[in-house]
Amino acid sequence: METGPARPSLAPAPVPSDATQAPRRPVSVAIDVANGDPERPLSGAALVAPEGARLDRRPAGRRAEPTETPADWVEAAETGRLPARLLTASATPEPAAEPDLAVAMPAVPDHPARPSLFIVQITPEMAPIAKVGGLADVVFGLSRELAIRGNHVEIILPKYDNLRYDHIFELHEVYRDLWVPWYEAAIHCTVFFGFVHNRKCFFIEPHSKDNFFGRGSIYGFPDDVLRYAFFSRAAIEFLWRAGKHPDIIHCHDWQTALVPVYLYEFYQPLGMTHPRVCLTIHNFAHQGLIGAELLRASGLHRPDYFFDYHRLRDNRYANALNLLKGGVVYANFVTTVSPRYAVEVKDQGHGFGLEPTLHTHHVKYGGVVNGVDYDMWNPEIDRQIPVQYGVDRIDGKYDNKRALRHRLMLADNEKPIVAFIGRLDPQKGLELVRHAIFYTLENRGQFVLLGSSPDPRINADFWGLKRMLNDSPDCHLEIGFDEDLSHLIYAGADMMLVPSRFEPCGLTQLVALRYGTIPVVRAVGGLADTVFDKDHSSRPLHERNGYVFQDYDYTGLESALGRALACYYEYPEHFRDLMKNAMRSDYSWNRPGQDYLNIYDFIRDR
Ligand SMILES: Nc1ncnc2c1ncn2[C@@H]1O[C@H](COP(=O)(O)OP(=O)(O)O[C@H]2O[C@H](CO)[C@@H](O)[C@H](O)[C@H]2O)[C@@H](O)[C@H]1O
Repeated sequence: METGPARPSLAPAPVPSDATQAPRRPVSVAIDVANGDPERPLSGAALVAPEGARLDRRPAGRRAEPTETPADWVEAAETGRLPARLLTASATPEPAAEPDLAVAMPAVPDHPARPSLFIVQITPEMAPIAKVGGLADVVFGLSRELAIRGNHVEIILPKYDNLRYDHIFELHEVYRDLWVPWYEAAIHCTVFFGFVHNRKCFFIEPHSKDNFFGRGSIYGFPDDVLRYAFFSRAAIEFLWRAGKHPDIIHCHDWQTALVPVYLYEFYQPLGMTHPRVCLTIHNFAHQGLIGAELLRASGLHRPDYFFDYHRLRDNRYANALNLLKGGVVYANFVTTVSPRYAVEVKDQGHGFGLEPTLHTHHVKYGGVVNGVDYDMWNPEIDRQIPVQYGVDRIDGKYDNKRALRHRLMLADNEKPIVAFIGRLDPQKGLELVRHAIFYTLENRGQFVLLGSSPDPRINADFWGLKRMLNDSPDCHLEIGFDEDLSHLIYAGADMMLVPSRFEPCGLTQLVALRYGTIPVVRAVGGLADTVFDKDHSSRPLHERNGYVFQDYDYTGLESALGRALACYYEYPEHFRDLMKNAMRSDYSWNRPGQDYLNIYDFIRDR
């Protein structure tokens, strides 16, 4: 039975002493040993792989790290334990029509005898009890996948006053007097436990005049960064006080990015040497910037040390600390939610200032495409739609289309329904969404939109649009958040539009695929990794599942949406084949669950 190398007694020092310091142990697995010269640019040609490994080619021109030696490369390959596919250093493909991002990986064999892990997810959101965006769905789906693979999974959340308590079972107090250090004193907290669809969840409730989580909504307050800096501290203080020593702490986004900082600065010296931290970044646009007050609040004194560019100091604003940057520096592994986005962020200017930090830490950085929870999002068993259907009984979809029209008072005609579901955020390509509404209506289609924004100006714009189109029998804009309605739209629409400016992964296209609703997407981030154009793709025909455009402009959008509408009318049998391809695409948590376990194994051994 393989148990892996012995655990080191202390976690590796997470902070490099200077920006150029390479890791002690190289983790690249794309290997060029033909020449044996570490200074020679890696050509991406001659690769030596461990048996059974599937490695991609190293991007041409990538230079070896100063401390990497051929022997190191061989060693890394021989261990065969590295999730190379997850490392962007080896994830850039040759320019190709489609980025499989070549995702060279994994060599990391499935471990039939992998010991079960104790994994704690620390998160600001989880569906369905506290959901603002896709992060909530990811925590919900990944937790279950890890649990059904035999691991013990617990989740720690803030006890918001607006949690969906109807989804929490057996909620009860489990830790009454948790005192969490804050400024020069401590805040008294109570910890509750409850089951959310069988997931084991702890909820932290602070009692202080700040009323951190009793404000009626999850985000949108001037002290948001302090609120989550506090939550992160409270979560790890709880683990410590409760004597929990998870193998892995998995945190999410800037809100919980301080967890590894606290772990290595405060709790490891106290003896909490066991856990390793994986940080998943769902969106680099939000990083949690704050001034020096954070240091006093959180107990991270020593401004010279923390206000340092190698630790928490923001790369762009010299007076700001950056929580997400701290997470990248201190976590044992950092993922983002698709390989393409991982590359875009690190190398193509989409890192919102974090590019140099990601370069410094590239050896512990990579992308894993999100999964979809097919227990929740599956037309064969979905009780929130009137008629269940599947790839072998696809006609049921048309009953849902009728039901959707009925619910939204749309005309019952021969037209296809194009839908958009999402946060009304500039990220989502709102100019193109707006244009698509008119384009669809002019081209014999119907349009349905479900979305909302915390920004009142954006909401007002869409309300204006809604009033303008109010009399159209072919258009309905629903401004608000409505999960029930979203199920019916996924089931009843023919096409799902995702014209994002940038998209770390995107869940709407993945859910749409499952419901046989053809995605029309822009080729960015996770959209490019998951949707393959019907007419212009290097993929085999049976893997093509949607329409893709490149340029963020009206012409680009029309090139894809126009083809989708034309196919619907002129080649209905082709459109139906495309629907079947879409429904057969597997974007369950199966593969990403395995990827995360590989990452966990990888960091546990270091
Ligand atoms: N008004 C509404 N009513 C009902 N349901 C609604 C809704 N608006 C959105 N939803 C639902 O919320 C989810 C949003 O998923 P996205 O991938 O768009 O996430 P988001 O951009 O928030 O998050 C970030 O994190 C996720 C997860 O990692 C990444 O996929 C994404 O690219 C990144 O921007 C979908 O399941 C959608 O159906």
